Amino acid sequence: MDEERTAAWWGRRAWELLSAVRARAPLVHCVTNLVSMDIAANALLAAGASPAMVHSLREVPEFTPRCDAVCVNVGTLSEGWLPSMRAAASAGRPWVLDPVAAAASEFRMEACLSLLALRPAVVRGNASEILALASRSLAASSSSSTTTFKGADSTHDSGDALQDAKALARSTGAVIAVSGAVDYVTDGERVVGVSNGVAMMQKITATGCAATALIAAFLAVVEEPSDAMAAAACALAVFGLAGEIGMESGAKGPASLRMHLIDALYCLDVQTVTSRVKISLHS
Ligand SMILES: Nc1ncnc2c1ncn2[C@@H]1O[C@H](COP(=O)(O)OP(=O)(O)OP(=O)(O)O)[C@@H](O)[C@H]1O
Ligand SMILES: Cc1ncsc1CCO
Ligand SMILES: [Mg+2]
Repeated sequence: MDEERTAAWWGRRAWELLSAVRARAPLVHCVTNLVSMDIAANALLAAGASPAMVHSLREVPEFTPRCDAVCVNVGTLSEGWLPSMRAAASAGRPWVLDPVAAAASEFRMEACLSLLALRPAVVRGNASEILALASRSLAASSSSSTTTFKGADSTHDSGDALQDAKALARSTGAVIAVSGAVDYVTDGERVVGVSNGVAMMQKITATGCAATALIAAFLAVVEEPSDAMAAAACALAVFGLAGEIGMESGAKGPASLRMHLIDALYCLDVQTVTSRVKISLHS
């Protein structure tokens, strides 16, 4: 990463990308799980994007090419939805994969691996999901274990998945984002850490899914596909910052944090973003 990419540089970049989302209102096509639809659509709207939850295979080939970015999330996968996911991923738009509970079943893991082969720009998962995906995708080289499995929740810290995330990025060409107390974002060579967020965000279902949808919105406004790393890091920072401000705004628990987080995302201003985004190069 270039030397000039200081914390201040990242703060300005995050503001630039959030402002571009607000100005251009990218249409983000989400083929996402049933639990996440509401919070993902609301997070996209609050950030200034336009969400569309469309999953019929009758519509996807016609609809997705007209969208600015795509979010594919396997959280409530069923046989009927997988062809829609594959079609949306193949529509030629920049897209993000969320491998929710990748290790839940062989069907789900195979689905994730087949989606990975369709070259997402970014994969965002929690540490357990990235470890599971890497251990199957890189069977020979990975040393990870997924013996503790809690479905959509992580049983690992994000740092536990960092080496596998780098290896997965190198083998797939995707930027890999591992969420957690620190979100790590890597293209296989460089790693940035995003330290925004509050632990209470884990107690709201589908915050990770909403973060993935936001990454898709940020991907839609970057100038170059090679900026996928900046899109992922800045989206995660902005989302985490909204969580911090939500908590400071009087949230008493997960339900009120959900409300305050969405309000905070909507209200973010230049001063807050440039001074509070915490992204740094991880050595
Ligand atoms: N301990 C933590 N401290 C601060 N922020 C956190 C912490 N854990 C998670 N987050 C933030 O919460 C958001 C969701 O991340 P998480 O890792 O919980 O996703 P997930 O497990 O995929 O969630 P879900 O499957 O419910 O959508 C991210 O923005 C992340 O940065
Ligand atoms: C709880 C849950 N189950 C399938 S998807 C989902 C939302 C969090 O990923
Ligand atoms: Mg998740």
